[in-house]
Amino acid sequence: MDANTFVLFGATGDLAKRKIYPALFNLFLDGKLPDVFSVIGLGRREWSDETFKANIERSLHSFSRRDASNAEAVNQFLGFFRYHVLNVDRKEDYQSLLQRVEEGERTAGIAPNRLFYLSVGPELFETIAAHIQDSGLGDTKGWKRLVIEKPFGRDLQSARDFNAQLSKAFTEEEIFRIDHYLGKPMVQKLQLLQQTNPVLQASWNKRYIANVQITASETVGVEERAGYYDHSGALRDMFQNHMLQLLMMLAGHLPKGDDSEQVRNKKKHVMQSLEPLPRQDVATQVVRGQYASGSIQGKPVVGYKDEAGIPQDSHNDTFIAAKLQIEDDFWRGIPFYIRTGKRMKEKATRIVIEFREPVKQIAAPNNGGAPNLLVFEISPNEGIYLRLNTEGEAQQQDLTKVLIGSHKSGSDVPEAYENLIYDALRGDSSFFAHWDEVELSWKWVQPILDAYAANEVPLHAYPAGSFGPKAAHELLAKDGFEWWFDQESEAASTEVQTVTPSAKEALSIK
Ligand SMILES: NC(=O)C1=CN([C@@H]2O[C@H](COP(=O)(O)OP(=O)(O)OC[C@H]3O[C@@H](n4cnc5c(N)ncnc54)[C@H](OP(=O)(O)O)[C@@H]3O)[C@@H](O)[C@H]2O)C=CC1
Ligand SMILES: O=C1O[C@H](COP(=O)(O)O)[C@@H](O)[C@H](O)[C@H]1O
Repeated sequence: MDANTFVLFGATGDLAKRKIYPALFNLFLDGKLPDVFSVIGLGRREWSDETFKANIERSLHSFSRRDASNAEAVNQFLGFFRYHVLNVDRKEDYQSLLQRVEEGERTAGIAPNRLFYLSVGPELFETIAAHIQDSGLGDTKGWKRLVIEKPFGRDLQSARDFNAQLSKAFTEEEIFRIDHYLGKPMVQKLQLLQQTNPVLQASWNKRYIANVQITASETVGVEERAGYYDHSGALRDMFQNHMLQLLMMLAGHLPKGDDSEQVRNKKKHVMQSLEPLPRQDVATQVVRGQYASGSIQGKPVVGYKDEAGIPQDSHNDTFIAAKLQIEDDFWRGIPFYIRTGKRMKEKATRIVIEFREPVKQIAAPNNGGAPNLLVFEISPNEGIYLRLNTEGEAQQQDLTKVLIGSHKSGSDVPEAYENLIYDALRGDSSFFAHWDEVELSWKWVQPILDAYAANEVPLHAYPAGSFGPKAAHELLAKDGFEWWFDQESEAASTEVQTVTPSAKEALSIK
């Protein structure tokens, strides 16, 4: 990996503390940082290098998935960091930053490769990108890269404007747009699993697949983010980016190997093949919801409108379910159902592939049986399961869930940010959102934004702690389907029938 300087805007902020320092620390423990490396943290706060390092150390103790009690390792890690006061609007601050970066490159013998990570609000991105350019920071003999966090715009037009501004200072190849769902290990493995396992390949076609369900449910509510969330909602916050990226990763027939250009083309193909959703159809294909009061894991919680900072008349969406169709030869006729929401019954991101009726009849010809399912548990736990008919009269609860890969609980799974920062340091953009994907996603979503804004779509209340509004269940019921796992308790859904070690090895997917 190339030696480089990691220039972190927003080094005093929440994301840096909760995600970026712990991710860098875990990469360090895994020997995945460059041997010659330096991090310059930036913020307006008048911190010294020592205060900065003390804050980083605290963040490791609070948020690192691996133990940070080895003082020697922690001190060695902290040796990479320095702090520089910078206000993004002050041109002269970039000049002093440039001097500091160049001085570090000279004294530590670091090649002039510079990664600029913008962990600040998106309203600052354009200013920063322009100053990186005009200060000479971006004028380097080595490489330069820009890592940015979502949101990438708030509708199609603003996303285009925003991208046009960034493109003045950085080429598309230099821009790494983080969508942290793309950093989740199971998401990164989705295609490899399918390509390397004949069992999956054999059934992975429209002869056998009846429908695909993608769910990201959260138990948390709006938390302290009312100001942001009430202007975003589930559609902008989760659906336009994370959920559509999951769809692209699942449906995209990605190539073997890590040719990022090809990966992006395949994902783009999915978005280009999505049947457009005309505004007049939004009300029948999309369910909009907002949580009311209820209880989460036995504790009463208030409804969305009673959350701190949310106006009583808010029409904001905290839940969305939608039906999508991919119009290509492979997926034509197979509906995709996608839903995401806050204050739902369980925290789980999973993809369920439901197999067709004929399999059901073969399995239990006399009583109907129940369809086989292939389940990808993405987070917080990770695993792949097959649901098979093992009882005569199979109902949802009678299906046996067979673990076919390894099951990992949250703390064993590398954080998405570890994978993504590692890839950005290596210059591999396979698991970052390309502009084409972002633009096509906004294009598909725009009629929904318009229909919501004109209040053409009912806003269904759902009790906190439920699986969302009834209308989301009717969306599938009209096609003769149902959302899988909604009837099960959390405990039941994690209860697995693990196959014997030898059989497990035979089925094991690495
Ligand atoms: N927190 C999270 O979990 C997630 C955050 N994000 C995104 O990450 C980005 C950062 O979010 P988060 O860390 O939560 O935000 P915070 O508000 O916690 O931090 C903002 C950071 O920006 C710095 N900053 C603000 N204004 C200026 C300025 N004028 N000049 C220099 N620095 C400035 C602050 O430093 P100082 O106060 O010292 O000036 C601080 O370090 C946002 O784009 C957010 O949408 C995305 C996903 C999750
Ligand atoms: O980007 C976001 O994601 C989180 C959910 O992420 P997960 O990894 O915990 O599934 C969500 O809570 C947040 O609102 C959104 O901005």
